[in-house]
Amino acid sequence: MSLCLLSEISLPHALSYAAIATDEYWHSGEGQEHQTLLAQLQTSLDLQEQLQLFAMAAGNILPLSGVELQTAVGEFQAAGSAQARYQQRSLLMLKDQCLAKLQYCSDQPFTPLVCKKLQVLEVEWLYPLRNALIVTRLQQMALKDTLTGLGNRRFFDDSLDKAIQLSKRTQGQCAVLLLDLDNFKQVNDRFGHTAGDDILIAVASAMHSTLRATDSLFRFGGDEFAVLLTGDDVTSSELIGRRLVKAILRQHFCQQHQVTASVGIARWQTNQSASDLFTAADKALYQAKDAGKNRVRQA
Ligand SMILES: Nc1nc2c(ncn2[C@@H]2O[C@H](COP(=O)(O)OP(=O)(O)OP(=O)(O)O)[C@@H](O)[C@H]2O)c(=O)[nH]1
Repeated sequence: MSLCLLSEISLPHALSYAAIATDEYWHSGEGQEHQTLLAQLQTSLDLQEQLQLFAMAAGNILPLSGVELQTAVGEFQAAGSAQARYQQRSLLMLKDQCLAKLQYCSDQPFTPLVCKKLQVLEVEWLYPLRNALIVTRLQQMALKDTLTGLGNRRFFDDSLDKAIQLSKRTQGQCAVLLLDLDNFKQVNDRFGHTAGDDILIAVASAMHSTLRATDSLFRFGGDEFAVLLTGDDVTSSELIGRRLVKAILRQHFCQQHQVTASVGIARWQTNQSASDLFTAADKALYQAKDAGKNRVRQA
């Protein structure tokens, strides 16, 4: 069963709660507990938070060692989740749409009565879950470059701020690598925008296969890309830059159109702001261009 995407989550599919439970149920102790859960779930649009609330309520039915949620926008685990002797899987279905796959782990068996109670609890989650899925998907889309699927400038800015804060707290290190294609404009001018787009997609893919961490690669629009390096990767930033230049040089479309890449790198200095670090990388990039392109320069 595939998990539905944002475009597939449709409002007209909404079920009425009245159809799920009777008045008698709502006035019972269990029904009221479920209403409380529903009210709590409705206060959050964060999938991790909702999972946490749901896991606590499910833990009142059976002591659980873990709850995992698999959705089209990512996988989540309740805090402290661990495997256990018994597992129970469930599909969270809203009419014919599979919103998520859920897995419970417990050291106690999932009896038919426990499963039934969990199912009733799951129903409470369907609408808040659908809303959180929509919001998460929109947030993810707002941070992505639509042409290449890489993180966009906004995502880069957020990630750079976080990387600097973490480096300050942990006395760690981080570096910014800016990559700009050489002679790219002539591809657009001579062969059209589609040929230019094909090159940008191919470059993104070549960079992606060269790097280890996928989420540290960004495109700012135009022919400019960025890589955020943290931890041990920072010490080999120049090597990584050279590897990227080489990967682009070997790329078929780039060879065909004599497109190469120039790279500027700056390593974060203690107390340096995000914008100063970025400016230093940008200056290094222009030094690489001025020195004849197709090369790496470190600030
Ligand atoms: N195909 C395509 N072109 C784009 C896109 N965004 C910006 N561009 C074009 O990318 C080009 C970038 O220009 P430059 O970086 O100055 O061109 P260049 O030839 O690489 O110049 P150097 O860096 O000096 O080698 C411009 O022609 C923009 O119109 C896009 O999404 N797709």
